[in-house]
Order: sequence, then C-alpha cells, then structure tokens
Amino acid sequence: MAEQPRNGGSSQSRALNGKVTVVGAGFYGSTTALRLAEYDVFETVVLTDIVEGKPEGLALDINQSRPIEGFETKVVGVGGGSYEGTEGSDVVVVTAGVPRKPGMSRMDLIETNAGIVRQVAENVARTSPDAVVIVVSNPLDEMTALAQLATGFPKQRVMGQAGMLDTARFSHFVAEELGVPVASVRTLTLGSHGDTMVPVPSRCTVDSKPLADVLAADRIEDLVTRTRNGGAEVVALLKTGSAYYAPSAAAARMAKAVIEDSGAVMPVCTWVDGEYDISGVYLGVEAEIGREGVRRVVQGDLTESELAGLREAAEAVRAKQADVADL
Ligand SMILES: NC(=O)C1=CN([C@@H]2O[C@H](COP(=O)(O)OP(=O)(O)OC[C@H]3O[C@@H](n4cnc5c(N)ncnc54)[C@H](O)[C@@H]3O)[C@@H](O)[C@H]2O)C=CC1
Ligand SMILES: CC(=O)C(=O)O
Repeated sequence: MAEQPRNGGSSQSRALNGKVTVVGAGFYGSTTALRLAEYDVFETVVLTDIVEGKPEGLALDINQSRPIEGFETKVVGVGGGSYEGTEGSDVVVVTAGVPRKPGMSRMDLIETNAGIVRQVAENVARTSPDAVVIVVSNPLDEMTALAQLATGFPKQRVMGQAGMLDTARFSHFVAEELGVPVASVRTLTLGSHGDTMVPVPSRCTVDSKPLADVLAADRIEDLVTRTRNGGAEVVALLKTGSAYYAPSAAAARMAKAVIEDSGAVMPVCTWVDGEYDISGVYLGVEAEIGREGVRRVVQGDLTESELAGLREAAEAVRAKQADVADL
C-alpha cells in the first residue's frame, strides 16, 4: 500500500485563519515559513525577498510537501522586493538582514541591517497597517526599536525574538549536562540578545526541583556563559551564516501565539514601561502574547544580582536604541 500523507488523506480540512508574511527568504526566513506552514494554522504564509525567484521557488517547494506532511496552509513567494500579496497580513516576521561572520558581534551588523529594517518596516506599515510585527534581524534589541519607530505602530504590536531562543539553548545545555529529557527542564533568559543577556538560574527547574539543588554552582555558571555565547558557538562551527533551526522555531511559536490569541507567556523583546523599575526601553522580559501582540509584561521574581543584570542590560540597550533613529 502506498505511504499515506500525515492526515491520512482526509478531505476534511481544519479551519485556517489569517495571513503571515515572512520578509527575507534566507535561512531564517525560509525555515520559519516552513514551520509556519506545517503548523497548519494560517491560511496563507507569504515569503518575500529582494531576490527574484528565490521566494517563489521556496514557496513552490514547500507547497509540494503538503500532500506528504498533510497541511493545507498555502505558501506564496514574492520576489524582487515586491509586497504584492502581503497586504493585510495579521503577522509579519522580519528576517531581512545580513547574518554575522565568525568573529563578528551582532552589533557589527547595525548599520547595514538598520537600512534594511527601516525600508522593510516602512513597506509593512504601508501594506499591513494592522499587523503584529515580530523582528528577528540583528542586533535584535536595536532593530526591534527601529522597526517600531519606522512603522509608527503601537509599541505592543512590535516585538523581537530572542528570549525564546536563548532560553531554549539554556534548557538544551542543562538537559545535556544532567542527561535528562529536555521536557523536564525549565529555564529562563531575559535582558538583551547580546553581551548583556541575563540567564536566570533562580527561575530554572529540573523535574520541578530548583536547578541549584541538582547542579553545582560552578557548572551552572559554565552553562550560563555557554548560553550567552550560544549564537557565536554556532557561527564558529558553521563558518558561514548563523543559526536558523532553533531561531525559526522560536519566531514561528510567537507568530502562532499571536494568531491563536493564546495568551502564552514567553520571553520576548518588548517595550518595558515600569516593570522591574525599568522604563522606556525595548528589552527581553516575559510577556503574555495575544492577537494584539504583547498583552502585558509579566514580572517574575529575580535575585538581586539577576535584577542588577537586567537593569544593566536595560541601560546598555537604551543607549544604542537612542541612536537607531539616526541610522
Ligand atoms: N534574533 C535572533 O535570535 C536571530 C537573529 N538572526 C538574524 O536574522 C537575520 C537573517 O539571518 P539569515 O536568514 O540566516 O540570513 P540570510 O543571509 O540567509 O538571509 C537574509 C535574507 O534577507 C534578504 N534581504 C536583504 N535585504 C532585504 C530587503 N530589503 N527586503 C527583503 N529581504 C531582504 C536577503 O536577500 C536574504 O535572502 C540576520 O540579521 C541574523 O543575524 C539569526 C538568528 C537568530
Ligand atoms: C544569530 C543569532 O543571533 C543567534 O544565533 O543567537
């Protein structure tokens, strides 16, 4: 008997809802589009790029996997920098921009990517004025602030993806270290997607036990450092380009939480206005995500040193975010 598609070939389709546009059909954008299509939640995933042919080809390729994987979401590719077909998107994921090379910091990308993100944001504001925007281009905290300025959207409708990824890396490292299922591990990272990232060991558990009860302090510190350098570790191994499997999983989950209005609480880069006594800055904190973007920032307990780290991160990114308006 021939292999059946995942849905068993049923002609009954589930209710699909809304449109998500992924800007940038590189490694991050194309894997995000694939994950979003495979969720089978959105009606349409639009993949766009300045390059002609690549998004169209990737869309055709993903669509041809529909009978095998059993999803009904359709992917549309739009090249040449056009936004035709993206109009009225509910969610836009901005992956356009250059990735870093070995030895570069995310901040080394700021001038090049600011020009790209500004141009993309202006097009998004014109074509999808009600969208929730999820920025991933680096340097993340600064590009998120720039996208909000350039779209003019309310701050809760523009957020950045970093904390989900950094948290996932931390969880993976803890699970590997202890030889336990990743599902038994809960971790958290806050702060910036850069040197002032704040992994939060006091909020980490393994099978509901505090991490400090199951792992020695010096090993926890090693994993904190490895998490802070998680992106650079992959860049050094790849030699060209940066990570995209874990990053795309993180961005796709955020987009899904928006369209499903799920209220999921996740670490994201969002506008902080008073929480932790920090104000007026885009920063990595936990937030409840729904159809309107960030419903609210969720303030959790932190130790004194973790709180000091978060405030330090806020000051570091505030200074850079103040400059992005001029880029
Ligand atoms: N926030 C995070 O956690 C992470 C962020 N990143 C960042 O995501 C960005 C993309 O990474 P990759 O996909 O690996 O790079 P890539 O080089 O594979 O793809 C970037 C794509 O953007 C396109 N592009 C450039 N200018 C554009 C414009 N004006 N409009 C539309 N498309 C445009 C390029 O043609 C290219 O296809 C980088 O800035 C990278 O640093 C990557 C991983 C994690
Ligand atoms: C590229 C990047 O930001 C990361 O992998 O963390």
